[in-house]
Amino acid sequence: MTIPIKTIKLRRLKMTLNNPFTTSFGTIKEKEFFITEAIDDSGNRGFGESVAFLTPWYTEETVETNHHIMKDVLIKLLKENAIDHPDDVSNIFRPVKRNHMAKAALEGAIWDLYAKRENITLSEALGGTRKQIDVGISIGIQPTVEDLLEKISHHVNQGYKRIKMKIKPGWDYEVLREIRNHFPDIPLMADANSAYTLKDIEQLKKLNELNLMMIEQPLAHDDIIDHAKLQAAIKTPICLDESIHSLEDARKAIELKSCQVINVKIGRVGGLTEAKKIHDLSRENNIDIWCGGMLEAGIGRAHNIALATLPQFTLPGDTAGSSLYWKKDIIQPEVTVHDGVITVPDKPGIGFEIDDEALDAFTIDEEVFDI
Ligand SMILES: O=C(O)CCC(=O)c1ccccc1C(=O)O
Ligand SMILES: [Mg+2]
Repeated sequence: MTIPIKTIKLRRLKMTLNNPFTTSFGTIKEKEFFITEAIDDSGNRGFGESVAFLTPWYTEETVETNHHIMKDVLIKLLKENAIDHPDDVSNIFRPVKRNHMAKAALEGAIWDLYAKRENITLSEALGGTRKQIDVGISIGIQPTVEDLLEKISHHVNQGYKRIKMKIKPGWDYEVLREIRNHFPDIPLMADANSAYTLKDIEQLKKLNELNLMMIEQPLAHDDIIDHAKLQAAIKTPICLDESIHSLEDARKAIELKSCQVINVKIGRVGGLTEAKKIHDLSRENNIDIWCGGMLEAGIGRAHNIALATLPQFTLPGDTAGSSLYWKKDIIQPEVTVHDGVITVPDKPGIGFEIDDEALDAFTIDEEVFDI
């Protein structure tokens, strides 16, 4: 049966992070993003969240390109095509090249609406099985090693299941070795956000002795060839983030042995349907996967939780508790983590209520489209 979508709403929100987040590519203090809403003829509301940043540092997409592509391209396709199941959306969007975060933001609202209409959780709609998910935390580059040590010990005490720290040339081996000396047994990994090239191979080999769970995206954002060469030369498992935009990218990276682990981000791969396909391929090939994060507000966080209930999400993801990012989140209750575990909500759809008052307070622009 066709999902009778009547209206799509785009709200542009502006929220300030509790702490600026620094990676090898720059610092993020403030987030602007879109909350998408798909409303059916009975008034059921499905929600999605766009994850691009204001500058194209992580991938080429930005808040502005997300807006343009949703408003001028994708919403028109939703008007012209009937949707029986949320898996149809990625096919309807297929003629549009890339712009994965824009596609995922709209597809996500339709997945939530679908699950609510079926009276099932988004996790169930996706084929998820876990009732609880393990999570870790991603810590940005800090002003000093002491600051980093303090942060890590705080989060280890909170029970987070894995510590990821950002690295770049000049903030890598020595800092990681110091962390390892203080915390000999914690599950520890490093994310370089493409800060290295094969010329740095000797420096990257030094990490072998630190018993890291993995190194995330050491080389170029668009590379899988050099990553295969690097993986053959180092012991630390490579996890790809920026390089994987689709099922096809994942297939090629697995075939070339460019990585042993994949960080799956719904926005980067163009939505939940594509994320599920990467999950299934990873399962067939025994590739460990985990759900990445984009400093999301509550709606994006809720989508990540639902995805991470699928069985091949064998490693703790980056979906930390709301209060680490925001003074006030836009969902009720906010996402909380106890001993490194999130209990998956059992209400229909994303399973969290929308805090409409908070949503309004953070909204800086709103547009409504008839479908
Ligand atoms: O806490 C999170 O949401 C993930 C933080 C993170 O590592 C990250 C944040 C912004 C951009 C890219 C990345 C990344 O995973 O590379
Ligand atoms: Mg990353």
